[in-house]
Amino acid sequence: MLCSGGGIFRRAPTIAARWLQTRSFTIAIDGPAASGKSSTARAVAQQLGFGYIDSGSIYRCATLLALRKNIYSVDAPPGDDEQSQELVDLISRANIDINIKPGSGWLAQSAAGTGRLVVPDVQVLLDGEDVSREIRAPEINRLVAKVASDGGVRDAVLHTQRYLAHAAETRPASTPEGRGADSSGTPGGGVVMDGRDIGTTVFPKAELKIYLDASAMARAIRRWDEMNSHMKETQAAAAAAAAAQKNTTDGDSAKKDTDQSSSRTSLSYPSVEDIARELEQRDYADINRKHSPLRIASDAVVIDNTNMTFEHQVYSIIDLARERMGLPRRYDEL
Ligand SMILES: Nc1ncnc2c1ncn2[C@@H]1O[C@H](COP(=O)(O)OP(=O)(O)O)[C@@H](O)[C@H]1O
Ligand SMILES: Nc1ccn([C@@H]2O[C@H](COP(=O)(O)OP(=O)(O)O)[C@@H](O)[C@H]2O)c(=O)n1
Repeated sequence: MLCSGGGIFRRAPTIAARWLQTRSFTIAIDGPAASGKSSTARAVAQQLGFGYIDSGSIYRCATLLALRKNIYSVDAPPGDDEQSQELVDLISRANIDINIKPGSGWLAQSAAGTGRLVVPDVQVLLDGEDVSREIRAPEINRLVAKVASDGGVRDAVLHTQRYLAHAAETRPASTPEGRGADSSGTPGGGVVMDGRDIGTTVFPKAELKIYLDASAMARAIRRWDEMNSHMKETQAAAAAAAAAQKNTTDGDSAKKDTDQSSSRTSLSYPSVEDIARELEQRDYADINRKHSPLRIASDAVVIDNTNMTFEHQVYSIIDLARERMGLPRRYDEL
């Protein structure tokens, strides 16, 4: 119908682009643990002015609920219907929110050195409580794949995922370019969601599906690096707090607190081998579970980023999205 008249025919690319700009565009990013899904998805969403949902956070919140209520344990036999139903009820009642923190995050560096790729921080709220840090704890890492293998839990989380995606489309991360930056200033109606089954189950009709992968060792080292920097930040914050306290109270006790805090952190700090083992176990559980296992969707674009810069992988995905929106590629030079 768009192409039926001569005038309309000439304007068709513009009309098509506008049409694509006003409807929702979904980017699904799946892949194994620590393959770069969430950092990439946040940067892509930020650049396109799309909303962002980290679906792993929802499973992590479900796991936190299970741990707090003592419902699930790593050793408990799978398939306990009562246990499952109790958790499903909790998830269904819970209020989970995932927000990009405006003005937050880090600037990605790369050989291309454009220096303009921001990876914003994400805040995860469970019934209004900020659980962003807590859901990344080792106890959660150990249990989350088991909780996520429960079919009832997955159905409950599916509702939350679709609800949050719908809300996020109208609440984009920010709008430096793309659809959010149009002349009317209208926010872009799009969303980027990352996880394990986004392209296969949650949004099987997503306009763009990416399967992000990297070698097991590269993933383990990157996660270790990430934990290392978090630990340093935590230690620096503890040292600063202790120094401030020293000025006002007994100096000796402040030093004792710092030392205790440092030794606690380093005691629980895993090696690269520990992390590699944990990632491998989680990947195995995610690939081999019955409900919505981790699979490469038949229409997904596979990107192995083992030897790729972060910036390159982000801009490759943005260009794929732009092509599918009827817009010209922009980053071929990178
Ligand atoms: N191409 C890349 N090169 C180097 N590090 C990367 C690359 N892509 C992502 N990373 C880093 O790998 C770590 C894990 O990425 P993350 O996005 O948390 O993975 P996932 O969401 O798949 O678990 C992060 O520190 C991220 O900055
Ligand atoms: N769409 C999704 C997302 C996460 N998950 C589960 O949630 C766990 C944590 O996901 P995550 O994305 O936070 O994990 P990382 O890759 O960040 O380590 C995964 O290991 C899966 O067991 C899932 O089953 N389906």
